[in-house]
Amino acid sequence: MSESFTVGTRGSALATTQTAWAANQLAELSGLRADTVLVRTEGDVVTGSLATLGGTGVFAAALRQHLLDAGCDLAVHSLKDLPTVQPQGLALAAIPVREDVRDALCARDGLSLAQLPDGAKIGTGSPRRAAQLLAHRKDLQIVDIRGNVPTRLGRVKGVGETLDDGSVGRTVQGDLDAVILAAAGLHRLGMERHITEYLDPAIMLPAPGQGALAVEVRSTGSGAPELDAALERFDDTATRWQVAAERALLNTLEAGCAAPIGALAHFEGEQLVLEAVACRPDGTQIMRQSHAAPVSDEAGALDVGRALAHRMLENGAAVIAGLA
Ligand SMILES: NCc1[nH]cc(CCC(=O)O)c1CC(=O)O
Repeated sequence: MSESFTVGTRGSALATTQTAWAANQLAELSGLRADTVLVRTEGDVVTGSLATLGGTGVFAAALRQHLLDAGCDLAVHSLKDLPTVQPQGLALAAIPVREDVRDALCARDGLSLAQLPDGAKIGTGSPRRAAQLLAHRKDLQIVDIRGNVPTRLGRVKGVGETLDDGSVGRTVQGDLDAVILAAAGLHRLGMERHITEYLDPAIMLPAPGQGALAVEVRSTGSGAPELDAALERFDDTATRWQVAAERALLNTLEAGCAAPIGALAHFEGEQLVLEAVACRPDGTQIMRQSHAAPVSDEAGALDVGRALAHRMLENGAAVIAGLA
């Protein structure tokens, strides 16, 4: 590699959009040309429920193999889809500034969560989102849905009909009152007009790593000093430490990205504050706790995540969340 580098991406609209963004940023920072390489992954093909997939990196595995095989120089992932154990031979070279971390309600007729009628049908394939919604409003009817962001959005009454930009590929007759999606994905896709409420993390804690991207490289480096330097500048330390705490919590709980676990870290001065929730999937039991400590390196952030996880385990989090 000399004048250019290649970036592997999954084929979904969200993946190609966020990969193009990261590739352009890295091209600008390095002065090199970026080319993207499309890689078909298992997660794009499987159509079963997310809850039954096990959630151990189905989205990332093929892309990672392609990177290991030197089919590309870099791979861009949604961090929340990556298993918490880093595979041999690969490193997360850059975690850029995080997008909006919140989950978003996309409801018919501009409705907010409080305005949804009794028994409204809400689509989500995420046990974490389902449990926290039910804990807040037990009357809601959760419908297990899957598919990429535009497909899920198209299930909302009155929305599918308006997605005429080709992203759904066909006109959809909406059958749900609302769906819950990550605000970050909707923002990146330019679909924020469908958000009717940003869910307060006090009600809905996001998935560990939500809203963050990870640029992965072979552990031997990218092969170009300009690109290695660009990756270092693209990395955001605050984001890296926040997601380190969230993912250490998930790892210590021995849970995956499909577990009913939410976590969100933020800085208050030097203090890294981590909030986490472990839910019974039906929302009838919710354990929500927080832990804060001053943090000045990544090891300190990992400690915050582990400490909170250990306390939650002592209090029965594994049983509540069905991890035991
Ligand atoms: N599991 C799919 C996935 N992976 C990342 C995002 C959104 C973007 C992000 O959280 O960074 C989504 C869609 C969603 O949850 O709505």
